[in-house]
Amino acid sequence: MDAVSVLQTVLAAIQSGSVSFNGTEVNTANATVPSPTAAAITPLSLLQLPTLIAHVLSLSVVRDWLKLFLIGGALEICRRLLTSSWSAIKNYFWITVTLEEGDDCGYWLLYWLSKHQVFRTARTLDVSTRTFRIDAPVVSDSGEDDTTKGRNISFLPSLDTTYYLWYKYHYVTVTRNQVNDGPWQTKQTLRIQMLARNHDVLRGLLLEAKKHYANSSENMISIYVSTSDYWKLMCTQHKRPMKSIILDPGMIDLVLNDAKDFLASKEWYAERGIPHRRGYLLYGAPGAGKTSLIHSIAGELNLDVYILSLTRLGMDDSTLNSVIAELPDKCIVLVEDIDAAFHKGIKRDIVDPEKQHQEGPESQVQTQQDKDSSDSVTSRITLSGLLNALDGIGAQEGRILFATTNDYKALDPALCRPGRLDLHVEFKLASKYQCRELFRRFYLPSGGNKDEKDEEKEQTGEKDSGYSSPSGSVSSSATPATSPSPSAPSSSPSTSSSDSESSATYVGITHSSRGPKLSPKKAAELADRFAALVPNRAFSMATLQGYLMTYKTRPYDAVDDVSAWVEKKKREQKAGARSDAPPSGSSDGTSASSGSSSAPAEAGEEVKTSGEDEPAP
Ligand SMILES: Nc1ncnc2c1ncn2[C@@H]1O[C@H](COP(=O)(O)OP(=O)(O)OP(=O)(O)O)[C@@H](O)[C@H]1O
Repeated sequence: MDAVSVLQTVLAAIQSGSVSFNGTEVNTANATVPSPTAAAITPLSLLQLPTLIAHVLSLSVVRDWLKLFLIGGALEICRRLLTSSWSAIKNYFWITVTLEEGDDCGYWLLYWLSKHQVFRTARTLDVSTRTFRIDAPVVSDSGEDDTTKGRNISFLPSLDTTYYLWYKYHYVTVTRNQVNDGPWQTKQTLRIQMLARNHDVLRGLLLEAKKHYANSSENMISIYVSTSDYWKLMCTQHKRPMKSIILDPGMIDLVLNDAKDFLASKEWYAERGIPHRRGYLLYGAPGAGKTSLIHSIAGELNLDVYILSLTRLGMDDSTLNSVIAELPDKCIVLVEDIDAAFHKGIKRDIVDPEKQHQEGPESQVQTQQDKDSSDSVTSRITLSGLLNALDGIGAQEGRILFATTNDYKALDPALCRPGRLDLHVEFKLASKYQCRELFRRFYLPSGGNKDEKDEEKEQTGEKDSGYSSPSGSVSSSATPATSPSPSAPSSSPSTSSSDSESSATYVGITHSSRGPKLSPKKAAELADRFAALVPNRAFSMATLQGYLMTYKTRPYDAVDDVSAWVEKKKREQKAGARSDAPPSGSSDGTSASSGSSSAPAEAGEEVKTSGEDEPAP
């Protein structure tokens, strides 16, 4: 019996009210209206079911479909088995890692890859001028020396392309992908697969990439800034040489040695159960070198700087805690103007610090009140939130905190206590020693080598005009005939001694080649004269540096004109214009916050420069 005849039999039986299968009759006359009870399977229909199935199976078309179904199923099972065993084999023999490009490790690897041989012959590439946050020459594909200034070109793996390379006899594939990271964001990832059984080779690859990167960024430090929930790399900067910072003798060594000692004594802290953290408070006159010193110390200790902005929009106690917890193990955390968090608004962004310094405490109070009434930006960080973040349970160990302020008195004693800010260092206006050293280092040629011609000149007592030929030697012929006197060259864009006072035009961009090569002896001699003419603790180092910048190539003029400049500054001071002069009542020129009486109670160890006395060089 075929399918059509079965169907016809069934239809006919339904019409007549009974169905007959193999001689057994089934009555369906009363089953026209299905109801829940009628639809229930009767014992009779159960008896008939095997027969029905046997009938259906006896149909050839059903058998053919069934065969197809079984064969398809078997094939699918085989496919799945093969796929899973292939991935099991791959898992067994291959190591796969995925890195985010924004992550430090991703940067190292991308930098390493950008220098790899495979990218010199690859057919599909991304060309980029990325600096990888470092100033090193990246890939020079052509093999030619590119002496042109500007950005280097680097070749990077293209997106969604897989590259094959060998690393220490291990087969490696590299794929750069772009994946969705939130509704409107994408992020780039780097997937590395390596044919290796254990992780040693992979670790070796990552360490090699890190070493490459570290070697190239040897002279750089990375600066991170806090956003409301993570640390964002702001820039990388060249390390500032420690010798470029001029402070009174012993000050640099004190802070630097203390920080070195701290980093080396992790176990000592652990044994005594003391949290491995150290805080420094640098306070005092603006432009005295607080930030510069921190920059140099970071370079010296090879630590990155994390700038914590307490007044940033969106920063509150909980976000402060979370960004502090995100800090790496060893780093420098810098909180500039820590007092600003406790004022309403950001005072120093609006008020000129030098003017404020000169105008005295009363005007500072007044200005602050003005600001308070007008500013709408407020810090949402509470004192207890800050204290907890600095030394609470979630505070990172191994970090060095540097806080700076110009307003020592504004700080809460709880913030200044040892354990939070352990060492307090006062920065004053420039001493005679600093003036002398600033001048000497400013004009000493790089390397400090004595030039023969200069030596000759020194002996003949010839006054250096401040101009030299492009080769660097001083030559009066290099000064055009229009120059009326050796000290007043007119061929340069520089101003004469008299107008240099009124104009702050910076002199020339090629000053290093045009500047005189003073011998160390001559430089020291001029520096002594300069220091003798500048009053002790009257100007900040930044102001003095600004003055010397207007005499970049004219050290002699700088000495000759300094008295007039000092007089002018004093007159300005009297007239109430901006100057570095200390507030009235402070005879030695120390900052308003100096003096132990004004220091917050229970302050940490305090270090001060000696008041009026000029320190011995
Ligand atoms: N002691 C110093 N030695 C060398 N350079 C200095 C010194 N002090 C200041 N300068 C120069 O002055 C400029 C400003 O210095 P810096 O920013 O370090 O001062 P600061 O004390 O942090 O000022 P502020 O309190 O206003 O932030 C820098 O260019 C720096 O080179």
